[in-house]
Amino acid sequence: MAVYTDVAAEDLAAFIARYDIGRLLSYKGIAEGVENSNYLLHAEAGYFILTLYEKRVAAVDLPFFLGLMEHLASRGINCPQPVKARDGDALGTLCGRPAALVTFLEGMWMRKVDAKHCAAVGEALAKLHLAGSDFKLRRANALSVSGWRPLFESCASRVDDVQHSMHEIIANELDALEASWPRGLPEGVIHADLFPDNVFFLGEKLSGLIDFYFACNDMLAYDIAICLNAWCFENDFSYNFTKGRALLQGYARVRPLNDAELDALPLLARGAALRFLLTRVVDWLNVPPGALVKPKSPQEYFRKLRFHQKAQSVHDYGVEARELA
Ligand SMILES: Nc1ncnc2c1ncn2[C@@H]1O[C@H](COP(=O)(O)OP(=O)(O)OP(=O)(O)O)[C@@H](O)[C@H]1O
Ligand SMILES: N[C@@H](CCO)C(=O)O
Repeated sequence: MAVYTDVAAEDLAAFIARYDIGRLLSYKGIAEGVENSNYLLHAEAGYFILTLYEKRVAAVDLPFFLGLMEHLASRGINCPQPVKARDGDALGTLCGRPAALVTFLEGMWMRKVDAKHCAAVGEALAKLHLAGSDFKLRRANALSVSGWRPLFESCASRVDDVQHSMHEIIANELDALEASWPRGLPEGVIHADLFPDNVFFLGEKLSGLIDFYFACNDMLAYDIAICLNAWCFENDFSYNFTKGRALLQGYARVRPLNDAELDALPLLARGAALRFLLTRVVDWLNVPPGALVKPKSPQEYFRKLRFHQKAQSVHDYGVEARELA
């Protein structure tokens, strides 16, 4: 999260007067993250997270996100819960933005990831996929293959300012992925942004998942590809086979993969790398003046994309297909 919208204390006090959480005692902006404005609130009833939805979150999608968090919790997934105002509404408006309060989740995200964390994430992702299978609302993935070209076109003239030759490599990759993007794989609700900063641990135990604001319906294996990108590379951008194997095996212990999913994994990983490369390039080139946000590195995802372009099969991710089926 980040802070794009400054909230004055009197506006916030008026906003929370609609809820049964007592008076506001204190609040502060959370500098982490890049998508929405987030505040940690201390009210008489305890701690809460206030989110003001910014640029990439459409108000029309909020019932999907908030409903999903409730649905997943009812199926045993530990995630923040929307707090309802006295009129029963979980969604309000603050400083002209859609806004919601969610419960505070105990735990810390792992700054230093090891293979045990990766195994736990793989397992949690598979459980999330199973728990989401009977969620009734639907939301298409706006950041899947058909969304990438418009993103690229919005920044194409300046892409080479980020890194030399990036324009040509992204253009070629886009052509290749549009022509060969997998179809017909098992689909369901995916998290679509399950990065280390969205997974909390208490000690060594995974304690909960946050940030469902990219969740949507898409191929389940695409979510695995996102996690491989986010969890299994080192700071020097080299792929860590031990972590990759742990994550994939952790997932498959809960939900085994079918042959088509296994075959598609390298392509899905390329797509996932391109998706985050593109949003990071756009964000890098368009930091709003005065915003409390640190844009994330596009180069990181450029390097990851180059790795996946060389991969031929799951073997190149440190595991054999038979171990995941
Ligand atoms: N329900 C919660 N309970 C406790 N802490 C939270 C909660 N929601 C958010 N946070 C804190 O705020 C930080 C940023 O939240 P989040 O990742 O949702 O923001 P974002 O802007 O959507 O970020 P991202 O860049 O991951 O998309 C988290 O790393 C965590 O420290
Ligand atoms: N998790 C994303 C930011 C939120 O979309 C990234 O690391 O680029």
